Amino acid sequence: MRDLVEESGLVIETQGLRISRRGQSLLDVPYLRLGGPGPTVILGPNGAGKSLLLRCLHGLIQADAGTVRQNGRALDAEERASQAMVFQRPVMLRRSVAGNLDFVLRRRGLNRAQRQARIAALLAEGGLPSRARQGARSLSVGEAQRLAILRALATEPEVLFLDEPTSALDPGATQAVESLVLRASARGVRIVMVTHDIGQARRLAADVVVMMGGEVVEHGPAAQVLDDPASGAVRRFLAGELIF
Ligand SMILES: Nc1ncnc2c1ncn2[C@@H]1O[C@H](COP(=O)(O)OP(=O)(O)OP(=O)(O)O)[C@@H](O)[C@H]1O
Repeated sequence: MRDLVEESGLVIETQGLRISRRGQSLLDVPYLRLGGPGPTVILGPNGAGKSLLLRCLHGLIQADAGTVRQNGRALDAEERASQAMVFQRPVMLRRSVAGNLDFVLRRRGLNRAQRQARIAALLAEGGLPSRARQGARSLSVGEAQRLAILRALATEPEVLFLDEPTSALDPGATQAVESLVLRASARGVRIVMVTHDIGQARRLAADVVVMMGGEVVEHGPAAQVLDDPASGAVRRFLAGELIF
């Protein structure tokens, strides 16, 4: 079991996060600290607030109240530049596969030779070398998701947020994405991933955050949360009961 005590360095901490709309609470997380070395998986049923929390952690949306800090610093432009995010349905630029990666690398100021070397390495990493010249929008959904992750990794992020990246994928394509994510994690990229796939949480997570009704109902080492949850509602969710 990977343990939360084994800190890797990067810590994301939130305090008093709250979002409500039309009098309804959508997110209410008094405190959360993500600091372990391996992937954090945020699990929960539809509408639990997983995406809202992820977007707050990435600074894409501003909560009505509360703070997000990374290594003790507020999420300013510099901290945000150390983060990348991959969405459930990534949008590809109307360019080739290599062109999508080149776009990111050019913005990072790499020269032509550096970009070519990095593109080749990234395509090899994602199992896409044969697709380099293909239009990115003609990729299969599984290939497109791998490219989206490679494009995020091209920014050399310290933190990679993934919002249900495999929800539209079959088992083979899911496995390809999961191994890409695990390799990035092993190289030190801090992974925070939303899923409602409990099997995926078992395969990937070092620690698991379970959300329901906009609240974090449980957070701890994966084995503890998945095999011996403290909350009855989490136990029922993990047992496959329909939770509303
Ligand atoms: N901009 C918004 N305005 C009003 N309600 C919103 C807004 N964004 C999200 N919500 C609501 O907040 C709740 C949480 O949404 P969120 O997308 O975070 O859930 P989720 O756990 O990621 O669910 P799913 O697994 O279905 O993606 C939902 O009820 C959603 O309708």
